[in-house]
Amino acid sequence: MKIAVPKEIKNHEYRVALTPSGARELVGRGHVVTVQAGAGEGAGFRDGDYEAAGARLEADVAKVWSEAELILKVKEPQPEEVARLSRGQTLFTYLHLAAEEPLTRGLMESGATCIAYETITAPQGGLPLLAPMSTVAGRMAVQAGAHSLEKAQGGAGVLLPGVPGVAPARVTVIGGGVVGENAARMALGLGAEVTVLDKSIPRLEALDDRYQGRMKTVFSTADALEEAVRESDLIIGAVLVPGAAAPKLITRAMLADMKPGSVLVDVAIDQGGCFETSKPTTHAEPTYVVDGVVHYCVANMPGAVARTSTQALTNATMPFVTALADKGWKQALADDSHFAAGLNVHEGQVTYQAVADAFDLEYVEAAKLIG
Ligand SMILES: NC(=O)C1=CN([C@@H]2O[C@H](COP(=O)(O)OP(=O)(O)OC[C@H]3O[C@@H](n4cnc5c(N)ncnc54)[C@H](O)[C@@H]3O)[C@@H](O)[C@H]2O)C=CC1
Ligand SMILES: CC(=O)C(=O)O
Ligand SMILES: [Mg+2]
Repeated sequence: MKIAVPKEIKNHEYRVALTPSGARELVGRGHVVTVQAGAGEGAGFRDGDYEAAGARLEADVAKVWSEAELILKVKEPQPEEVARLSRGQTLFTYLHLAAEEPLTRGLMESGATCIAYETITAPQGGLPLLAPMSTVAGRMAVQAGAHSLEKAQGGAGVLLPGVPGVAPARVTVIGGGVVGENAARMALGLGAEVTVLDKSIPRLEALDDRYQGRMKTVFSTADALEEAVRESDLIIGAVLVPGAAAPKLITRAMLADMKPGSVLVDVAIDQGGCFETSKPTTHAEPTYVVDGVVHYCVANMPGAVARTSTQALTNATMPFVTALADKGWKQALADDSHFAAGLNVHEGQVTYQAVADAFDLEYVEAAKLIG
C-alpha cells in the first residue's frame, strides 16, 4: 500500500504520525512509505533517519497527499488539508468531529474514509489511542495551571505547594479518567490539595483505592461543582463522553464566584470544552482572561512535548496502522469491532452516532459498510 506521512501544520504542532522505526516495519512488510521532508524534525527525527528506514522523502506536499492510499496524521486535518483529500483515500488521525461541524462536512464532501484515533475502543474498555495523549495532557495540565497562576500570566500569584506556614493551593479535577488521574497525580506530587469529581462511581472507587485517601473523590453534582468553583485556585476540565461534544459544566455566571486570578485549564477543549467560556487557544497564545479568571484551552497540548508524545502515540497506533496497510480499511475493520469503532466518515456518510447527533446528520452504522 502507498502510505503518506505529511508534516503537521497546526500551530506549534511538532508531533509526527510515524517514527523511522515504524517506517522500517511498514517497508519491511512491502509497503511504500512517503514522508514529507522535515515531517519528523520537530520530534527529533531527521529526514535521513526515514531514508535509512527505507522510506521515500518528498518535498512537494501536494504529491505527498495526492499519491497516497493511506494518510497518517496526528491532528485533525486543517482546511487546506481537507481540500487535499479525495475519494478512495483513507485518513487515520485524531478527528474530534463532534466539536467541529465544518470539518465534519468537509470530510463528508471529500469522499474519503476517515478513521479517528480517539473513538477506537479496547476489549478491556477505555480508548487505547486516546490514552497515551491523555496521559501527556493530564500531566501537562498541572504545569500549565501552575504557570498560569503566576501574576505575570494574570493569575492570583499562588504557588501550588504553598510553603511552610502557608497553605497549598486547591486543585479540582473534573473527570477522573486518564487525563484526570494523571493531572491529579501531578498536582499531588507538587503538594497541592487535590479533589477529583466524576460521575462514575467505579472511577472514584479506583482513585480512592489507588491513592489511599491522599486525594478527595467527590461525586459530580451541581452542588459539588459550585463548591469547586468557590474554593479552587485551579480547576482542570477532563471530562469525556466518547466521541460527543463535552458537557458545559461551569457556566459564565459561575465565574463570578471564583477567586480573582484563579485558573481554568480545559483539556476537554478538543471535544468543544467543558466550561462555557472556553474557546480553543494555541501554544503561541495559550491563555486569555474572562471575568478575572485565566483560561488555558490549548487543543493540542501534547504537541509541545513532541518527542515524548510521538513515541507514546506511535507505540499505540502501530498495530492499527499495520492492519490498515496489510489488509485495507474494510478488512482491518471487519476483523476487529473495536477498530471499527474508529470509523467516523466514509464516502460522505457519518458512521459515528454522537457525531451524527451533534449536527443532525443521518447516521449509518459502520457495520453496514464493512459488510
Ligand atoms: N487538549 C488536549 O491537548 C488533549 C485533550 N484530550 C481530551 O481530554 C478529554 C478527557 O480524555 P480522557 O481522560 O482520555 O477520557 P476518559 O474517558 O479516560 O475520562 C473521562 C472521564 O470523564 C468522566 N465524565 C464524563 N462526564 C462527566 C461529567 N458530566 N461530570 C464528571 N465527570 C464526567 C467519565 O466518567 C470519565 O471518567 C477528552 O476530551 C480528550 O480528547 C486528550 C489529550 C490531549
Ligand atoms: C488527543 C489530541 O487531540 C491530541 O493529542 O492533540
Ligand atoms: Mg486534541
